[in-house]
Amino acid sequence: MFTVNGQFDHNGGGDVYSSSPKPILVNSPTLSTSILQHSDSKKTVDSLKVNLQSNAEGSAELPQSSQTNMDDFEIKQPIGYGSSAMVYSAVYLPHNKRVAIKVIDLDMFERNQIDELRRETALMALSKHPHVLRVYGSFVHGSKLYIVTPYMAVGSCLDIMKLSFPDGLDEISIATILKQALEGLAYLHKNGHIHRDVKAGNLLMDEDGSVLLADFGVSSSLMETGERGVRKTFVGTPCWMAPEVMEQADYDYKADIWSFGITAIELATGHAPFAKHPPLKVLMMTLNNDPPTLSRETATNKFSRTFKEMIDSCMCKDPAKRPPADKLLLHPFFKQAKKPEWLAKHLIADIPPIESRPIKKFPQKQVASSSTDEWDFNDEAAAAAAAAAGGPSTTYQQIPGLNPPKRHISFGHVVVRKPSSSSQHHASESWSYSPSSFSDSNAPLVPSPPSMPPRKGRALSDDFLIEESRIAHSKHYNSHAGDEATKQKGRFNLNRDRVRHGSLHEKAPSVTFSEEAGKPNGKLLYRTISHEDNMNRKPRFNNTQQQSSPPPPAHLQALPLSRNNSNVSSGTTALTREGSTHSKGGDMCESRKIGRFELTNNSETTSRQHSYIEGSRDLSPYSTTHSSSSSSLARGQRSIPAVYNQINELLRQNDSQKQLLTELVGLFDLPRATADQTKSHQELVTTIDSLEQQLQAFQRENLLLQRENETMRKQIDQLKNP
Ligand SMILES: Nc1ncnc2c1ncn2[C@@H]1O[C@H](COP(=O)(O)OP(=O)(O)OP(=O)(O)O)[C@@H](O)[C@H]1O
Repeated sequence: MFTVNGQFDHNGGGDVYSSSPKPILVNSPTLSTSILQHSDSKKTVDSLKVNLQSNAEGSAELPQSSQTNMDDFEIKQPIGYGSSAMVYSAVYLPHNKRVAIKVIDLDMFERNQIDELRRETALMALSKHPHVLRVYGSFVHGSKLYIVTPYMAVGSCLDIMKLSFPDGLDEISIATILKQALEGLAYLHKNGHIHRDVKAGNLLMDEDGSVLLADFGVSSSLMETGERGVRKTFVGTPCWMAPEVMEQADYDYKADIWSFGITAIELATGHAPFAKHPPLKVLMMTLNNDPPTLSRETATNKFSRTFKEMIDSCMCKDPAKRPPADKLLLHPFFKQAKKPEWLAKHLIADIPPIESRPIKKFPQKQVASSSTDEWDFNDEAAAAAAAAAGGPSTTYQQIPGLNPPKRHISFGHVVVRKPSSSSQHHASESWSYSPSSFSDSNAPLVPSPPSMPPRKGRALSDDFLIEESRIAHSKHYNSHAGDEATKQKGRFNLNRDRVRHGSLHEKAPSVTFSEEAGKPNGKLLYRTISHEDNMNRKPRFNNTQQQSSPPPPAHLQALPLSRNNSNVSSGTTALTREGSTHSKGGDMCESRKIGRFELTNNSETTSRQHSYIEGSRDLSPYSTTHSSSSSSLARGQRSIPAVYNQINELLRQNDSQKQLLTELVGLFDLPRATADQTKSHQELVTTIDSLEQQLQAFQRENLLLQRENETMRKQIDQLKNP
């Protein structure tokens, strides 16, 4: 049994879980061994103990002797999930206190990412502001990190909109929400931190209407870089991401102001601008288009000019022109903000608390857990089963072997590397933090350690769907650079150029996500994450995997994209008929592998058609100059209706293929490239030209086929009326 010394404190009106100033008591052999094995982390843990000790000594809030362990928690149902975590409602039994526990599977992280998580959690624990979600405490067992936070009964502002206001909120509510969030943001900025993931999904609301800025998952200490105030790492969620972050230029806390403006639009309309577009397009639109703005009249709401102006001030592409958070708070827009209770009364009065909402569905795509942890939290099914049975809430001890999903792999979700064995060791370390000893909102946060590990990256990827099964089956997919599974996993290097070129011109997975191979200009970018909307959004085209191509769009799946049954392929034709005797194929093969649009055959159809061709070639006395499988339909082998059917089928295929090509060409209708994208743009144009040529070639062939069909029809007529 794993035990962490820690205390909950009720002084000062709030429950505070903190780790003990005493050495952390670890009864798990794995954990203690791992700490001993890794002197670095031992050092970190020790230094944390020292910090905690000094905090504890300086704080009259902390009781000195109670011991807390996981038995003290009753885990209730899942209340949310993010890109890298499941969030559960729980009760801290000794004080019958409702809490939220975020469970993060450390197996998903590399060692340096775990260090980073450690710092982020420490930061969260140290943050003390009425509008910043604090962390009561955290601890690790096995490969899971448990972060205990206050329970926010209403959930996120995104939840609120999804439940009751899909088209957005009214202006007073927005002002009231945003003012609180901005106060939290100003506090973070003042203390040298960029949040980097400001969005409605990270604004949590309590039943009294108070709004807290949550999820420091990507927040970072400006001090970590050594150049205070400037960062270069590429993180954020695409729709909310500032252009300078996308460009991987130096950026500072003003990036949060951009995201804040996007969040304002999100609250006003129910979704972020460009939310319906795939990430790559979002990036291009954000970089190339005018900044998004607020439409003052929506289907459900009218907004003031002041509101629009406030948003526009945040949405300057030049970060220097955006106001800092404390100045923004003075904007007249916020004058209309009410007290939090107003929200409780007018906005959320009819919204059921999280616990009485239907249990949130996990995303469809999950990675099977291979964990052999001896205990774990329940998963949704277990929670649902318990709820259905009307029994008491399950505790982790009651559901051994059931793990929360490792991660949700689809667009917008975490894509991280499988940790090496060493990182797994470290994942088992025990570490915990106490809340800060500072009690006022101006107290400085403790600077993070100087090293700057890769950040928890937020999406810069294309509309790639990563098939989790590949990852699940690729336990060691990250161990070798050339490993097939690694390729299949399609790790994303979030370098913008690589995304651009890779997605369009590389045969290999268009974007890699490898630490070693994927350092764009020395910057390391790890994962793709997006907001919940994206969870449900299927990309139009999946990422081309090297080893296994994604299926074509559903409506085309039944269609062989290679017309094996044709011998009439034009020389440069794109959709090479593999059975074609005249097809050059070379160009075509190239074209086929361009980008994500791998025009592959349905193998079943192919083989069927092949055998049909083989069988018919010798027999057909009806071959025309441009003989095709249709023309080589063996007389006598097929009834006349069958011949007609075949002809119709061919014509249908022609139309569908034409449509596909038109779609493909349309897909490349991307925004105009800027100067620095000229090369890519030219390549894009070349690709489009090539596709257009292919389309023309195909149309020519279609014409030939039609003529051929006509000839056949005449032949059939002659047969019928000899
Ligand atoms: N303290 C809390 N109290 C109540 N609900 C919470 C709490 N923390 C999180 N949630 C719920 O769980 C959801 C997931 O939270 P989490 O912070 O893991 O992910 P996220 O911020 O939405 O996603 P991501 O990590 O991808 O940005 C939230 O949207 C919210 O609905």
